[in-house]
Amino acid sequence: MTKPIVAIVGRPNVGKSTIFNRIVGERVSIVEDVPGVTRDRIYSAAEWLNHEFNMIDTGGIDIGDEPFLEQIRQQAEIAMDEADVIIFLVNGREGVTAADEQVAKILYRTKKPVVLGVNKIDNPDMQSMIYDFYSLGFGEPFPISGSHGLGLGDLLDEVVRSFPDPEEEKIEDDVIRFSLIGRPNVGKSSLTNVFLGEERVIVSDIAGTTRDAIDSDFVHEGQKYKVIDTAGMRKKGKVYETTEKYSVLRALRAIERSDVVLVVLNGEEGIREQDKRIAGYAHEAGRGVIIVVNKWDAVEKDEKTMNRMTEEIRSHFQFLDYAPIVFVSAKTKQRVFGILETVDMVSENHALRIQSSILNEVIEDAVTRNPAPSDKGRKLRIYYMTQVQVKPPTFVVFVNDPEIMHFSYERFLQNKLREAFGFEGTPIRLITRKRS
Ligand SMILES: Nc1nc2c(ncn2[C@@H]2O[C@H](COP(=O)(O)OP(=O)(O)OP(=O)(O)O)[C@@H](O)[C@H]2O)c(=O)[nH]1
Ligand SMILES: Nc1nc2c(ncn2[C@@H]2O[C@H](COP(=O)(O)OP(=O)(O)OP(=O)(O)O)[C@@H](O)[C@H]2O)c(=O)[nH]1
Repeated sequence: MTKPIVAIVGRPNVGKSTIFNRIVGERVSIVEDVPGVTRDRIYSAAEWLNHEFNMIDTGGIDIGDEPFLEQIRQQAEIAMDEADVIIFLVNGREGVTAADEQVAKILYRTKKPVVLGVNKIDNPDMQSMIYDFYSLGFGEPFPISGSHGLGLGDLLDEVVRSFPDPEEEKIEDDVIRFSLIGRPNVGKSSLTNVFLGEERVIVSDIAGTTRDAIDSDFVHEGQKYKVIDTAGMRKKGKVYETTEKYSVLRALRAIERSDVVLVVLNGEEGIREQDKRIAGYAHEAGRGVIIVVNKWDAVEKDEKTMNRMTEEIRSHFQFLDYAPIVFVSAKTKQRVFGILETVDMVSENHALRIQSSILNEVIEDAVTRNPAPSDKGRKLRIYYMTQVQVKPPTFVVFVNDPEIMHFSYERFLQNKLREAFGFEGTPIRLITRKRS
């Protein structure tokens, strides 16, 4: 399930960064085992009353040397495009300013919920200063103080109440959802067009639902697919859409909503640093991953070229050792529909559930043949393993002492799982717990 996204909008100096840090910093618990290194600064995980959400730092998206009002306008646009709930922040000490009214005017166009936060209300005596802000037209203003951490609870209650109903984005079980990500010009749109057919048989523009995404549905050999956030179909032309950060943000959102991600490389140009970063997002998000080498028609080849390219990919993308690699050409359509067979296979593995009894037979056997090495005289005992989740398959292994579970032994167990059950194309996760 995808987490709701919250953005803060407001003119400079009202305290957006302060509030952002408060909200992100006040999360009660950190979700386990989700490496989020590459996500920081764009998405920051937050939590309030058991509701997990992501905060986008629109201020972190560089929109160039635009004049000040233009900057605010674009940040508001990004928020309206990307967020599910917008916090409109104003400065309670200065009253309603012309710039606040400008921001409000932009926000009137959105159908998304806007929660009005009046910041810098540092003590209860100042409460009466919030009434002016009713005139902005966003209902009840919430008095808060970023520097003192006051009033944030009430504001966040309102934010959480405004989250879209998860039922709204219906996930149909029989549809495989995938996205294509990659550097500009690698051929994402061209591949999508091959899938959809020149006529774009069925195009569903689900704008109007709260998520504003553009997805396309198609059927191939009886299987239903949804291409998420179809590349090349978005109206382009806004300044921020050409920025690197924004394209990462878009890719992250597409990944979030996919079961399987196609990481598209340009066979003609080979592997670039940016390719690795992009692939890293898909891996970290725990989605099924397929590496698609496009433009294979344009590559001068002999019988070894494919092997060489495969080796190169394996050495550059070691974290994706589970991902199948396919060589295609959107131009000649060679093997493009073969991608879908691989998508089917990966999607099945991504959702694979292994019975505990079978799982434990495999683990017992592995542990008998290759017992865990002792660590400082302590011996690791593996008691039991159980699968706690799919998409991606996630296993908990119960041991006597998690501290002496070594990385390499974890890796060994993972490899045994892969040997026994396949899991081609999907990451798997292993969590070590003390048996109580
Ligand atoms: N008195 C008071 N000052 C605050 C409060 N919250 C933020 N400030 C101060 O207001 C100033 C601006 O805060 P920021 O969080 O940087 O504001 P911003 O909206 O992110 O500013 P830009 O990055 O310029 O858009 C800083 O000096 C903060 O210390 C508050 O609740 N009360
Ligand atoms: N030779 C060859 N050219 C291709 C192939 N696929 C795409 N191209 C060309 O590569 C260019 C970029 O293709 P797009 O499909 O627009 O690439 P994209 O990844 O969607 O690009 P962005 O929308 O900028 O992210 C176009 O000129 C295509 O005609 C291919 O398989 N072989």
